[in-house]
Amino acid sequence: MLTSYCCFLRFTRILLEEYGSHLARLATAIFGAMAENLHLDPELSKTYISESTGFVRVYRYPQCSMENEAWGINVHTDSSVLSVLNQDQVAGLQVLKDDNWLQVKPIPDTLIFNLGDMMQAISDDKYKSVKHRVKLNKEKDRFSICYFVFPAEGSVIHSSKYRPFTYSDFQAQVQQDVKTLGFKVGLERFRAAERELDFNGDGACTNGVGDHELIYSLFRLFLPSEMANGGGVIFHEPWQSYHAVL
Ligand SMILES: O=C(O)CCC(=O)C(=O)O
Ligand SMILES: [Fe+2]
Repeated sequence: MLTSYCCFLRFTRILLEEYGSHLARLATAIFGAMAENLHLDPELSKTYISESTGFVRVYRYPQCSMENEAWGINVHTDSSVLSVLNQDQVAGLQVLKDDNWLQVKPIPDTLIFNLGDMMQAISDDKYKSVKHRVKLNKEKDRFSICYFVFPAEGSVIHSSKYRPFTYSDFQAQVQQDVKTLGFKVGLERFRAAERELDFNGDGACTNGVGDHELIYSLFRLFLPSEMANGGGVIFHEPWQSYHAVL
């Protein structure tokens, strides 16, 4: 029993690693085109996306009869540069555009690229980090596989709209806000113009909690040595979570 579980984990890991390496290539190519379009300094823009930071998550959103009251993931923005979503044919993903929530209709064999907070900063707000959420389906479970990629470790983001910061600064601030305020404030914390900010009002990003099950989380795809030190594969099942290092 344990052996077949371990085989399954190993096999899943190999598949997801390969999947992640293809997505890394795609995301880098798309980012390269966007950076060129934005006339970013090529040397600097190379540090704004790093395949070594990429990770893959697999979600299961349980079917829920109270469709209108239940959210798989509440409204949030991703902290990434780019997020690439691969969703099954069960609808649920919604994005906010001009104050309207739009359904992202599943199209077979299609990937969805979401722009994250880092992309917004890098582009001087020309591109917006998309607000999105996931609605639970009345009849079916929904599965998605998501790839997220970030700037290189220590790379300083220079933007006319924000003060210089690294992704680690951003992440630390998000963690602190979630702990103290209960939600992610996000990029507003790094706005260039110093002003008194009150984050207890409306419009803040949430930290994306909701009723979803993170069934597989493969961290830092390309750093096997870190996996051995506590990275690896985390399986979450209802009320339990397993942590297996392969
Ligand atoms: O499952 C999805 O389609 C979206 C997941 C998502 O928004 C996230 O993990 O940040
Ligand atoms: Fe997201």
